[in-house]
Amino acid sequence: MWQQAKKKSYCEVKDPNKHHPLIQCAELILPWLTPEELACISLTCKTLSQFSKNITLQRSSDASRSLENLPIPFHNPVDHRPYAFFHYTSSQILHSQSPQRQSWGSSRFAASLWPVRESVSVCDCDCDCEGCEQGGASGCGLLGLDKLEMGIMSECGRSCECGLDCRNRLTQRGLSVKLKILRDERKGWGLYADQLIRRGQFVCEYAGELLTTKEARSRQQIYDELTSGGHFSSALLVVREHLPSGKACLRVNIDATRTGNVARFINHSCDGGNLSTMLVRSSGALLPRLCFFASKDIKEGEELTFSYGEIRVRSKGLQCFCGSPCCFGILPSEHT
Ligand SMILES: C[S@@+](CC[C@H](N)C(=O)[O-])C[C@H]1O[C@@H](n2cnc3c(N)ncnc32)[C@H](O)[C@@H]1O
Repeated sequence: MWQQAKKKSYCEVKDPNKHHPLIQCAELILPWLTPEELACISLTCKTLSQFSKNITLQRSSDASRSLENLPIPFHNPVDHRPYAFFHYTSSQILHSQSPQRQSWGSSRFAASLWPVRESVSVCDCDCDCEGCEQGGASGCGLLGLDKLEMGIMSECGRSCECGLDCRNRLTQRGLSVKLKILRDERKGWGLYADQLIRRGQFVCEYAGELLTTKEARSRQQIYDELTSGGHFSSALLVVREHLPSGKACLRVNIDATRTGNVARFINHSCDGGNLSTMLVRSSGALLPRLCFFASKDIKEGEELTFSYGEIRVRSKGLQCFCGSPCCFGILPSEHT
């Protein structure tokens, strides 16, 4: 798709306005526009219409805006929507760091230049921290079933001396499996495997804006209203970590609705799906990260799903279309 977009060079378009200063800067400006702004500007002249088409092609070819190791394309066999618009972040960010605008669809395409780091089989770092000695993952870079079931793991981090090649940093090297985003008539966009993924393999982190509970509650109210009007999907996840005392619980609110990563497209399945969630604590980091690992072997083309929870506080919640034999009929919902 990107190749196609490139072939039709901007200069090839015949338009008497093409030397206008605004059009000369279009390649710099247009990638920052929202789809609505792009649609408006594309009505003005042939050249800008062609620019807009090229940007749309690039946006559809990589949801990550080249911020991941691998491009994550959108495919829509259902309707005319070429992609879903949101700002991309590959890691947790503070609410205040969320971009107002983000370039997406510029002529740069860095993803293919970044090497995809395969799982590291030997830890040759000099770090003598406990985590490194025990190793977070097995030699082949897969998590064992015992670890997957625990739902919590620790990794080396900022306060260790090792680097990203340390095998105890399995979730810190970005995407290493091919994924794609597909539109379903009833569930909207969903995340799919674009290659075989082995049980225990790291898939992705749930990245987005870190919110205070107050902000999370106020956003959830807005999202609920928008959702009841239809055509809106929110991706606000509340993670609760029970502390060893058993008396307190650490709450982390991650909102991937406006700014998030590929995990915002993972749909719910009442049978637990094929992904396990793990709370990953890295040494030196205050907050844990939520990461997804394959809980079984996942075939190429299979949808990636997990359970959003067991609680359904809204009896008139959204209808669930997970299709599993134990489907509850409505999606889980909690008091935020
Ligand atoms: C985190 S988003 C997942 C991506 C979403 N499908 C989209 O198009 O952006 C959560 C939303 O997806 C939809 N969804 C997720 N799982 C679903 C399911 N099993 N059945 C129906 N809709 C589902 C609901 O609208 C839900 O609020």
